[in-house]
Amino acid sequence: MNIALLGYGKMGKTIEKIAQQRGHNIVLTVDKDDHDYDITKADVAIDFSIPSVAFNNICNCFNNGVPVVSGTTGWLQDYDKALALCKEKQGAFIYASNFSLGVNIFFELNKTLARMMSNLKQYQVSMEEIHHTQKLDAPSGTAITLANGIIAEHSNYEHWKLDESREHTIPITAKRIEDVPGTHTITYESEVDKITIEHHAYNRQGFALGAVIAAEWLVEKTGVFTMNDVLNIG
Ligand SMILES: NC(=O)C1=CN([C@@H]2O[C@H](COP(=O)(O)OP(=O)(O)OC[C@H]3O[C@@H](n4cnc5c(N)ncnc54)[C@H](O)[C@@H]3O)[C@@H](O)[C@H]2O)C=CC1
Ligand SMILES: O=C(O)C1=N[C@H](C(=O)O)C[C@H](O)C1
Repeated sequence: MNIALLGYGKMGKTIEKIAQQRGHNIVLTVDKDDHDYDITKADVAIDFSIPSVAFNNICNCFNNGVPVVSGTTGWLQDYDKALALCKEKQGAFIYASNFSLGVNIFFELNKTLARMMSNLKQYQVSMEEIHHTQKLDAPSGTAITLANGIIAEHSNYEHWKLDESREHTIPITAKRIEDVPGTHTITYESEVDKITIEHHAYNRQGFALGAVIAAEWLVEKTGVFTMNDVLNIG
């Protein structure tokens, strides 16, 4: 498979290694100073760039008939517009706030736990995410997906909010510590005990492998998909 990497930073470089190990060719790498490039030489594009450019990168793929996998977080205000263009151009698209197998299992565990806790009003939920200091967005995309999972399953929660505790609101704390690839912790606390579930990434390889597997899965398809489709879970 011929792959274009849109964003050649920490994730782009990790994806390159894993894609090559799986027998793929990186035919194009695009970073901040690359403007004139031919995306059509790729069978599929993988976007791990920055929040302010991801939507344009994705639209460029749809406009040129190239399937696209995006892991960039912090651009979801434009997600519905991306879906509309994908439909209009009969494109192929997968976005995931987190491509790792472990986190996608954690997403399901989170929803199951929220469903079980829904009638137990003595427990208050809170969330913490920890990432490296170069991260541009907060809270993380993964934390937002987790919060939306709780909101969908728990009758007491309707919103999430960074650094703020309010009624019917999940408080999220975002910490930035050098070199942390990504840790997400959900806690339900009562006056007598607490229940905690946590996903701790040791490095970026799980995210990168998931993105390459998603690209392999997407390449001959048309439509909008999620990692639940790719991994057949959920
Ligand atoms: N969904 C997932 O599984 C994961 C998502 N991420 C997300 O992926 C994104 C990238 O993460 P990292 O690689 O760690 O960041 P990074 O900062 O190391 O890399 C981003 C790269 O994008 C480049 N860039 C800037 N403008 C560009 C443009 N117009 N076109 C293409 N590239 C451009 C930057 O120069 C930089 O090299 C972030 O939004 C992060 O939150 C990160 C890890 C896993
Ligand atoms: O910026 C990162 O590094 C990560 N970003 C994603 C997010 O915002 O959830 C996924 C992962 O946690 C690493």
